[in-house]
Amino acid sequence: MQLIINNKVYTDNSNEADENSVFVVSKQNEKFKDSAIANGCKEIITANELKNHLDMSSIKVIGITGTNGKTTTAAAIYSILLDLGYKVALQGTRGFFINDERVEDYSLTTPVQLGNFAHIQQAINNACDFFVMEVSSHAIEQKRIEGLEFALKIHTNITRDHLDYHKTIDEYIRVKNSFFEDDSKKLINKDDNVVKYNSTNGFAYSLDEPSTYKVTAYSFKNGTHVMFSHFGKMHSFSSNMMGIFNVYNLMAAVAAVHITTQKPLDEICEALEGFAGVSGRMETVSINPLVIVDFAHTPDGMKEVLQSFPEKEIICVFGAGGDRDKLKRPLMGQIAAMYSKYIIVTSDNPRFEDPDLIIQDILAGIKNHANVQIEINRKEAIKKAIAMANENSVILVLGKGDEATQIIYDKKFPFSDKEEILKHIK
Ligand SMILES: CC(=O)N[C@H]1[C@@H](OP(=O)(O)OP(=O)(O)OC[C@H]2O[C@@H](n3ccc(=O)[nH]c3=O)[C@H](O)[C@@H]2O)O[C@H](CO)[C@@H](O)[C@@H]1O[C@H](C)C(=O)N[C@@H](C)C(=O)N[C@H](CCC(=O)O)C(=O)O
Ligand SMILES: Nc1ncnc2c1ncn2[C@@H]1O[C@H](COP(=O)(O)OP(=O)(O)OP(=O)(O)O)[C@@H](O)[C@H]1O
Ligand SMILES: N[C@H](CCC[C@H](N)C(=O)O)C(=O)O
Ligand SMILES: [Mg+2]
Repeated sequence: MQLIINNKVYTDNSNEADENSVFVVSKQNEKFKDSAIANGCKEIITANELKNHLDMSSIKVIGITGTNGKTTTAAAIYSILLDLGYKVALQGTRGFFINDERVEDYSLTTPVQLGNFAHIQQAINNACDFFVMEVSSHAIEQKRIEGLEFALKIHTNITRDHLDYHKTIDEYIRVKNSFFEDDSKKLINKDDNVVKYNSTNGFAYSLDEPSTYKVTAYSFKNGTHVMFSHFGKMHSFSSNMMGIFNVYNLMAAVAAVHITTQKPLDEICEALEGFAGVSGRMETVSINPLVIVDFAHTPDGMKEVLQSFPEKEIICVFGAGGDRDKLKRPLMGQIAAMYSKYIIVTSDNPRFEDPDLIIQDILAGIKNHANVQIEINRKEAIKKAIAMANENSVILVLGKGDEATQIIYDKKFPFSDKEEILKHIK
């Protein structure tokens, strides 16, 4: 990866390093430092020193981490700030955006360090006031965010994900909590009892525990309506987004904008009304039959979505990604069986794993297979779900959200849950 600052080339790859470039030594590439020197590189800085080479004083960086809710909360913050008239950049799972323009398609939820600095530089060049970014657990562990000063760090929740990479849940939690160790301003979900954080400059939001931004009531009649108190004063906001988990995401977004702009809360709540949600996150693709696409691909994410339709007969279509955490698969099966009337287990992104074996891992968590179908072809699985729906059904197609491909081995085949659904809606 290369970055040009004041006509000087900065690289994190020894193969690109030479007498004219600066080699930025990170946790990821320190083993290649000698080969950079062997290639003639004379100027070597540490990843943490990079911040002294790019003036970032004109932009406020807001970082969001957590197992689920990062993309949704980041998008809500981005939408509110834009509505309030600020210039904003958004970086995350769905790509890189500047002031409502998609500048780059999906790459990594959190790019490597030089990638983050390149995007921040681009945002500064576009006079952005804010840089809103998702911070993945991989990024924290690999120190991709080294050198970034955060105006606010936000915690959504910590449950489980990426255990294929972090190996144990304790390590995963340790990595996530390490993001909140310093004195930066931070906004913590007080209802999450796993998170540990440095309380200096700490703010909190919650539905149950006492907190700075405390939801006092909410209703889902004709949309979502939320009342919350802030130092005893009552405020409210509404949204067309569904689910209690989105009450958390939206409360976090309102609180984050308040902390970083000091704008009146009622003005921020009004701006939130313009947020239409994130494609592939609780997205209603068809009303009759009711078909919803969602990105839930962890046990907790699935539970939150499945719990949102108590009065419907759920037909749940889902699989699990290959080359990802295997232990979550039976837990996903167990949770789907707890809430669904019918289940169709199918493929997600198998990558280099055998899709049949992934499905077996999921089935291992389901005791009663009476209402369970196996359909390895995701297109067929969606078609079958639509054919079996009635007016009391809700079809939940989970795990891929707005992904535009299905990854088989290392090939990306065009595939969209939404397009497959619309093919079969009369
Ligand atoms: C599993 C994983 O995270 N791998 C990351 C890791 O790969 P790696 O350790 O093999 O890296 P590498 O190719 O050896 O390079 C390491 C460093 O050495 C340097 N290098 C390398 C070779 C050399 O000869 N000289 C040299 O200097 C490279 O420039 C780089 O700086 O380091 C690379 C560079 O820093 C990352 O690009 C790569 O992310 C890969 C592409 C990836 O797919 N990561 C996924 C799993 C990921 O990060 N996902 C998260 C969460 C997704 C989500 O839940 O939404 C994300 O943030 O997207
Ligand atoms: N606050 C939340 N708590 C639990 N589940 C949530 C929450 N917000 C969203 N979800 C569920 O998790 C899924 C992923 O949401 P989102 O894409 O916002 O999370 P993310 O943290 O960006 O995920 P990833 O790390 O995979 O990019 C949603 O589709 C929904 O099912
Ligand atoms: N972008 C994330 C989530 C992918 C979710 C699911 N579609 C899968 O393939 O596991 C990742 O690469 O882990
Ligand atoms: Mg995301």
